[in-house]
Amino acid sequence: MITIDNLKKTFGRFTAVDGITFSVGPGEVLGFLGPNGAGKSTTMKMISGFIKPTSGAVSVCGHDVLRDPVGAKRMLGYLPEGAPAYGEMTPARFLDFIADIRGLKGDDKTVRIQHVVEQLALESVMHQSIDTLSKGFRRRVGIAQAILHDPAVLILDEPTDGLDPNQKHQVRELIRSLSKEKIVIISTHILEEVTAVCTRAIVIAGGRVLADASPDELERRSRYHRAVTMILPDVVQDEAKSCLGQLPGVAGVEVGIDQGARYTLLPEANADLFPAVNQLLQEKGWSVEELYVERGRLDDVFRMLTRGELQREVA
Ligand SMILES: Nc1ncnc2c1ncn2[C@@H]1O[C@H](COP(=O)(O)OP(=O)(O)OP(=O)(O)O)[C@@H](O)[C@H]1O
Repeated sequence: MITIDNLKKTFGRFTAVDGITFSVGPGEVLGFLGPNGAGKSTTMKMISGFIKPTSGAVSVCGHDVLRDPVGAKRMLGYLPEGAPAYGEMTPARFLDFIADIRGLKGDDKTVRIQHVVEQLALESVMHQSIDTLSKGFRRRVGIAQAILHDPAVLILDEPTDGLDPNQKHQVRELIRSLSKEKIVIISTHILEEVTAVCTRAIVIAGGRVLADASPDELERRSRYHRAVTMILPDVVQDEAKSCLGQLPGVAGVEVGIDQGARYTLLPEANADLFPAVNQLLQEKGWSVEELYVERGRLDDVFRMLTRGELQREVA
């Protein structure tokens, strides 16, 4: 369990983290979301013992980060933003060095290094200096060092930053597989990553928690939750807009350009628009290219939360 209690960090007069409180348990993948400068990296640095909080407390699996820093660090693996490493070293030398620091020895050390090299597909670059590696490989070396000692807690600051789509997919799979018995905290700007790997999301801005919920719950707060979207290729736009807008329960119609026109019907609270839309489409005999009910849009919720348009959940 990680427990964070009223954590604050100021730099001079500037408050980067302003009283954050939450706890995370095994099996949870917590996604930190927030605009640039929200305080995500600063919070992660305090959890991992990289910088000291101005006030507040962090406990990692029962070890207080300030009073028992070695005990806390033993429990966690940390991938800092940008994954700094010793650039002149090769991944082989770097992982050997990290294994020594982590106290791995003998067969155990050899097996763990081999395991992470396979997991992160690093074989082809093991003897090339880290400075000369592509951004994606440097990131993967950073992830490898974070998981080398098989820690109970993983703190990964933007783990998929700089990776190509295949590598992003692989790293998300890896996080999902690791997360079964571990606590994982990741920060990300990529909203699809939250739905892909996180069981829970904390939205922060200005150093404060604005929302703490599962990705599903956040999507439900979007005005697009249960919206009905369709593409009508051959219908006169004014007619479609007018007919769709008059259906019961429709709060608004958004029109976008697609292969024809894409119409999104926003529902009034709790309205189920689908049956009425279906009936209208049949009566009119309009051809339909796509038709679906939306789950909600995380980007919409993120914008509304960070602009203060949705009520904050945490005071
Ligand atoms: N050492 C420091 N000295 C002064 N200000 C700092 C320091 N570290 C961070 N900050 C400031 O604290 C704020 C929060 O920074 P932080 O890196 O935690 O944000 P972030 O949410 O991780 O942003 P990003 O998404 O851009 O990485 C920013 O305004 C940043 O400039």
